[in-house]
Amino acid sequence: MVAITVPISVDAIPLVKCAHAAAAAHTDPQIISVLRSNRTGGLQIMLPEGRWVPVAPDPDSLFINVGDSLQVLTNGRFRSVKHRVVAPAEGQQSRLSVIYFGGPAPTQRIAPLPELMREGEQSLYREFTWAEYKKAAYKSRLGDHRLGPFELPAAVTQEATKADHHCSSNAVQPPAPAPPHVARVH
Ligand SMILES: O=C(O)CCC(=O)C(=O)O
Ligand SMILES: [Fe+2]
Repeated sequence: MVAITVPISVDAIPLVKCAHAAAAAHTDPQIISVLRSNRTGGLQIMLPEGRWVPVAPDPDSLFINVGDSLQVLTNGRFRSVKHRVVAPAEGQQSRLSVIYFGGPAPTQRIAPLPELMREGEQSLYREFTWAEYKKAAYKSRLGDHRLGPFELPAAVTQEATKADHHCSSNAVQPPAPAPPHVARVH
C-alpha cells in the first residue's frame, strides 16, 4: 500500500436519505463518498460498456465511491463511476442510506497531482476551483458528463473513444430502462 499526502482540504457535507428514495444516473462531484445502507437494494453502477449492474446491499459494509474531483486529482486513474438508485418495488422496505460526501473547500484549486503523474504524462484536465465546478454543474443536467468543461484535448479523445464503445455495445444489449421515480440528489 502506498500512502500519499495530498495538499487538499476537505469539507464535510453529510447527507441522510431515506424512504423510497431514487436517484437518476449521475457521478458524485466531490472527492469521495462513503455510503452505508440498510438491506434494501436499488443502487446500480454503470460498467464501462454501458450496462447497469446492481450493487448488493450490505448493512455491515461501507460502499466507497470515487467522485469527479478525485478522478481529476488522479488524472483519470480513479474513475468516478456513473450510478443510480432504482426505487424499491411497492411493499418492499424503503431504502435507507447515509452518505458522507467529502468535497473540496470552495476556493480549493483542483488539478492532477504532480505526485501521481508519471514523467511526461499529459494532464487530462485544466486546473479549476471547486466553486467553478459547481457553477458549471448547476448549468448542466444531473446525468451530464460534468467534467467536460475542464477537460484538455487528451481527455476529450479518451471520452470520445468511450462513447463509441457504448454505442457498439448498446446495439447488442440496450441499457436497462430508466428508474420509475427519479429525484435530483445534488
Ligand atoms: O442512496 C444511495 O444508495 C446512493 C445515492 C447517491 O448516489 C447519491 O446521493 O449521490
Ligand atoms: Fe451518488
